[in-house]
Amino acid sequence: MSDDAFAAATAAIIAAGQRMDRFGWVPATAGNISVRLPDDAVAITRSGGHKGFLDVNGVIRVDLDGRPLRPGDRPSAETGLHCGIYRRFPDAGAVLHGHSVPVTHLSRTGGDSIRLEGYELLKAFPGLPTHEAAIALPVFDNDQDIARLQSAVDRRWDELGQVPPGYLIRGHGIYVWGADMPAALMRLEALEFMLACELEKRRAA
Ligand SMILES: CSCCC(=O)C(=O)COP(=O)(O)O
Ligand SMILES: [Zn+2]
Repeated sequence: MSDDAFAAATAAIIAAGQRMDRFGWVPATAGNISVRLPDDAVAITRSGGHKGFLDVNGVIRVDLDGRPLRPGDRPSAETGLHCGIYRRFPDAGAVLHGHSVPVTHLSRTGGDSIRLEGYELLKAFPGLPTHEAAIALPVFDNDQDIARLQSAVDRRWDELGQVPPGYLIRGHGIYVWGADMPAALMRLEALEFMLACELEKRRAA
């Protein structure tokens, strides 16, 4: 496996963690970040560290089933959700998970999806040429059993005709992915902006 690809992925993950931290999306040790590597491998954050202060030792390699390539390494506790995205979406090159205030609050207000409509920023997503479009972000009940949670996510993808740009886990956080790290960050920023607006709207109502 190419060390260059792993080094580039590690640099992208460290920079993404710093950016997410600047926005307050990875408090304490929350969040995790990954990049797809050649040969069915994934570079992912180690479990338990602060994602705003990552260094090269904070990123390790796993296979597409989430098994560490180096025995003894402890990848993110949510590695199974990252691998689920890479297995389901061959175009996914990077995955981001954060715990922002809007995501955490809105995901707790009930319902199995959050509708976003009328936002100019919807045009940030492929296939949405106008602000008149709408998306429904799925919300899954939180589960400490990550394999069971991933099964619930897979079941929803099987039911849905069109896959949304991300999903929420109730009282927990958000998952987004993109073709590469810039694309994943752009999706996350667009969703976080619109969810922050939704939170303001509900506060004002
Ligand atoms: C203190 S956050 C609880 C775990 C979590 O939800 C998370 O995103 C971070 O877990 P990791 O194992 O990836 O550090
Ligand atoms: Zn989490």
